[in-house]
Amino acid sequence: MQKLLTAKQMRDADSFTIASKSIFSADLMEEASHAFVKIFTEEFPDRSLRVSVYCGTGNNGGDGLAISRLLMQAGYHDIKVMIARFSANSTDDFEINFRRLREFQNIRIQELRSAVECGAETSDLIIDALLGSGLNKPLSGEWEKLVTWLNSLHKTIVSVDIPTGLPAEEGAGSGHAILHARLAISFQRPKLSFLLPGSAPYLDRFRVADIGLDDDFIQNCEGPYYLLEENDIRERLIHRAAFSHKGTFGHAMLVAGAPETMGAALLTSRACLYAGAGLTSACIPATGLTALNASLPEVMAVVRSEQGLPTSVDWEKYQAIGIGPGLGTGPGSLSLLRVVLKNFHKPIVLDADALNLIAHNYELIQQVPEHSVLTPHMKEFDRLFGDHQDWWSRIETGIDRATTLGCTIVLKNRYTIIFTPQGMCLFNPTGTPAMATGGSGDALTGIITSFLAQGYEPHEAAFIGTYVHGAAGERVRGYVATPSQLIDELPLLMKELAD
Ligand SMILES: NC(=O)C1=CN([C@@H]2O[C@H](COP(=O)(O)OP(=O)(O)OC[C@H]3O[C@@H](n4cnc5c(N)ncnc54)[C@H](OP(=O)(O)O)[C@@H]3O)[C@@H](O)[C@H]2O)[C@H](O)CC1
Ligand SMILES: [K+]
Repeated sequence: MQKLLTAKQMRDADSFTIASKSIFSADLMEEASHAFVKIFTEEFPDRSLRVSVYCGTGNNGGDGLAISRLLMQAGYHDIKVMIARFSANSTDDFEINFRRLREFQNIRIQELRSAVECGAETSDLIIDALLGSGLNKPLSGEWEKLVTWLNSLHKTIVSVDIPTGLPAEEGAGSGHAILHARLAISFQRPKLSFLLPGSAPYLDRFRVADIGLDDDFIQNCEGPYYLLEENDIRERLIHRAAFSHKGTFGHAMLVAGAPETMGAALLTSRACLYAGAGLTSACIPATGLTALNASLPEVMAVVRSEQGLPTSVDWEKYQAIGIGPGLGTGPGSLSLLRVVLKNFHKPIVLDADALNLIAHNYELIQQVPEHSVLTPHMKEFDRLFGDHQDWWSRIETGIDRATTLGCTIVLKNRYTIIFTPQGMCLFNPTGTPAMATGGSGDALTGIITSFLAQGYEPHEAAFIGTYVHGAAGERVRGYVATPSQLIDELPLLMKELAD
């Protein structure tokens, strides 16, 4: 997994690399600019594009100057450089690259003392090298005017490292001017803010350019933030050995559904089965029995009534229980949850209405078995742990609650965030907006419960489950990826990852 760094840690990695490789910082800037141009030429191969490069006078601006020179060398012949001289300060590497750029005969350079000096902007594409990770306050004055004007042009904007005005960590504060980039080409690692919903209005997409910073240094930096990678799943997913049998892969029970919401029980059970549990049982109301038997003949039923579970439940035979999808929050569901928590002492997966019930009866949290996995979406998370103004504070709460409760918390989103009892905070990269449809979460609960039953450590069940859930959704490739389609993709996807 990739360590994700704060802007300050990135600067430290920068200094360490310069010292350990005995190179000049201008060489690192040159490396970064080459890496940017490589991706830029893949994305925008048309050399006749009219490009305007807007530069500040810090190192982000220095990158912009080096990028302008390298683009000229790569054959882009219509380049205009605009330098925002809104401050008397400039960095040494900016000045080095300013001198280098001026040696080019046919490059147009305009220096701006104020935003109104910009004039008409006739370019096809704008490269934003105004401010980068050195941002230390919201934009105001001429910076704000310039960014507001650039946004009003509605042109394709490609940002160097990060859109100007977007903080690198805590996400965007509302009401401040921030450049809206079509693409950001970020150095070495994505910024943490890119992975939070607050960046959505300012960034359509990002790519990461390897600029040669010392990887060991980065991986060993202090801090809880990581990005899951495919390799993390390949390393963990166990190959199914010869002589395996259904008992090898555990028995999972899904406590889900109500007469009107049997779909949730069917989806979560099907996901559990397709993710490889040896045996899957669905604890459902009697009215759902026909639907279960007709659609999922492999899944066994534990029929519950208004009065609760049959007295004969043999709790020991289940390796994992997932509870919540479509359960409802009435008194019957509450007593069902109480019975499960009283009788089952291995880690469980709690989702949807099970979480809502705990939110309203918070003393129950004490009975949740240690190492259990909670899978809230944002609203369920806030119901459980209190309202939050922004995602950064949710991250702080997630880290705190996962460690104090000794549970794994899977906070579902575009980049689902997994908090482990050890204090790690992992972002899952897989998934697509096509999965934004009812039942996706039910599928995830079934998948994680399945991995738990198969014997994976609970936090690893959450890593693998979240990753394959998103990756299966990506494989559907349609405008919408229904949970059923996603579930169908699981066996082949997992085989490819395990082989
Ligand atoms: N390791 C790496 O990732 C590398 C990054 N590179 C590039 O460097 C920038 C970061 O450069 P830096 O010089 O630290 O900062 P900026 O260019 O982003 O900003 C310059 C100065 O602007 C001032 N500032 C900050 N916020 C504001 C604001 N809201 N309004 C006005 N001015 C602002 C601040 O100076 P002060 O004197 O005002 O404090 C900044 O210092 C990174 O993004 C990459 O593009 C390297 O090229 C390669 C290695
Ligand atoms: K920028």
